[in-house]
Amino acid sequence: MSKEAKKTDLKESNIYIDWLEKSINDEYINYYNYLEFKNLNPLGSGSYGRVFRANWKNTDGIFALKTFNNDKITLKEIVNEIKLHKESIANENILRFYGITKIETEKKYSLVLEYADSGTLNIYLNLHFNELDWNDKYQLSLQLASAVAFLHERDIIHRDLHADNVLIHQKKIKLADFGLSRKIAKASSNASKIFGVIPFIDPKKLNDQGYELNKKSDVYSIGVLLWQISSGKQPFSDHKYDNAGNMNQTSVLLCKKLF
Ligand SMILES: Nc1ncnc2c1ncn2[C@@H]1O[C@H](COP(=O)(O)OP(=O)(O)OP(=O)(O)O)[C@@H](O)[C@H]1O
Repeated sequence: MSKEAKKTDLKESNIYIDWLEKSINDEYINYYNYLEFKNLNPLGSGSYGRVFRANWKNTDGIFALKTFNNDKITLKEIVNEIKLHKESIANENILRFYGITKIETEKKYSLVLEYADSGTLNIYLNLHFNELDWNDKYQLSLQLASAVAFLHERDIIHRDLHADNVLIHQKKIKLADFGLSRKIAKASSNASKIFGVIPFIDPKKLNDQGYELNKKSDVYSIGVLLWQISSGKQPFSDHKYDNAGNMNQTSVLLCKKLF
């Protein structure tokens, strides 16, 4: 990256940081003092950064802290996501956004989010599929469909529905990461993660890069998720698209097209 491009990037990042700081000062976003979080335990990591489970002060209250990098693309999506969270009224099947915290010494922010005790839908189905009866599967499906319907009624398109963006808490669906654009996936360095998302993407997008993902694309992704919930299997698991070691030519072309 040229010196000039770096300068522009920094300038744009600062605009988003200023927005975050102003929103905290204006109390549009709740601010949590980082030093008040105790017992931090890593839960996983994604393209944003790392996710930790933490207690608030010395209480039983548990939150998920999602750290994020201060680069322009991530900050833009974070600001977008916060605005969407603030716009849409709380829904019990959408992961709650509580506010923001900052590690002062590193000038690094984290989202303070609802903690989902069973992790992602992928993990949950891997561990508990055999315990689920048809009513449990129906409830999960209904909750997932109503969470997305709730977003669509507010003209919010998720665009990134897959089994790692759906979390489970107390056997209930908690939809996460809504409003993220493809740019976040673009930023991901984890090839197997990107491949794992392909089965959930509207096939029209796979055939036409210029195709804009829309509400129907979300409905397609829900269809695949419902198939996964009812069967307990990974969608299209007999296709070699998600294993970097076994990529076939079609997969490589597909990914080049998409990302
Ligand atoms: N609110 C939460 N409660 C419990 N666990 C969580 C929560 N958020 C994330 N996790 C865990 O942390 C992992 C990483 O989450 P993160 O959202 O950063 O990445 P991702 O969605 O898997 O990937 P990407 O951001 O690249 O789409 C998840 O796979 C999940 O296991």
